[in-house]
Amino acid sequence: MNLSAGRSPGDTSRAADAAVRARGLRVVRGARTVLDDFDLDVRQGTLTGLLGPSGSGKSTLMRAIVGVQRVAGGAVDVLGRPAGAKVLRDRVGYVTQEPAVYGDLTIRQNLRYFARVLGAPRSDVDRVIDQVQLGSHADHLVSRLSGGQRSRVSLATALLGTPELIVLDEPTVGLDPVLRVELWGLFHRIVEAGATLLVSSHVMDEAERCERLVLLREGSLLADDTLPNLLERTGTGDAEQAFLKLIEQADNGMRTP
Ligand SMILES: Nc1ncnc2c1ncn2[C@@H]1O[C@H](COP(=O)(O)OP(=O)(O)OP(=O)(O)O)[C@@H](O)[C@H]1O
Repeated sequence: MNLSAGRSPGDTSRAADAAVRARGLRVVRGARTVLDDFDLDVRQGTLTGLLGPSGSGKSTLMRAIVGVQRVAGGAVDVLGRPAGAKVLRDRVGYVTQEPAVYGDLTIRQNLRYFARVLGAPRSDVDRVIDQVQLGSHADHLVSRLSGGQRSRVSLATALLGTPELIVLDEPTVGLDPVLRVELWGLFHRIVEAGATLLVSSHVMDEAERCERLVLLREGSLLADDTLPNLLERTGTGDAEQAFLKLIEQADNGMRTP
């Protein structure tokens, strides 16, 4: 896997200041080009929402950022290093859409196991359990937990080792509104503690919880801005309307000779 193909020697922008920096990224999955000539910058210390409809390429982009996606061209740097570099292993946390914890182990057993795999200190286990507010359930089997609690266990695994960048793929999908609000509160606390968080969602009303929004549509970057700026630019009142307006503007732009 070569994530650094196509890097221009004359490219002197400050990669080290960015949590994520993609240039000319191209990803082909099956017969489909999912991302093509895609650029992205995510500043360190921000809570960035990656929003877009189902199939727009959010998971693919996240996979490229954490270094598990074969790329056909371009470069992705994470914390100043090529995505997937060995030195990033304990500096980047990633939670996929599918729950990645064992149902037949307790929360504490799961986290001890993942701490060992990741080489994180054993003392991290209690810290991350407290961080996701599951202390009173630490010795419960994961299979007996609610969906929201299970999501928090997955999130806890990504917090082991105190990663600087945490990438969460649709962490709130299927959760009720109360749990969603709770999780977003937790995300903000993680960022306040110094991490950079990239969170994907296809629920537009989650946009207002993000400091910065990256809007994707069919593998293209539609916008990378704050919600207030997007509302002002599009003359709309909410993220969904702004997104629709941006699509309209992009389509009109494409039709203009
Ligand atoms: N393993 C695969 N093989 C071939 N094509 C794939 C594969 N995984 C995803 N795709 C295609 O890549 C495109 C982008 O998928 P991706 O999962 O990145 O989108 P997404 O925005 O994360 O969607 P969702 O919100 O539904 O998770 C889709 O057209 C999808 O069909």
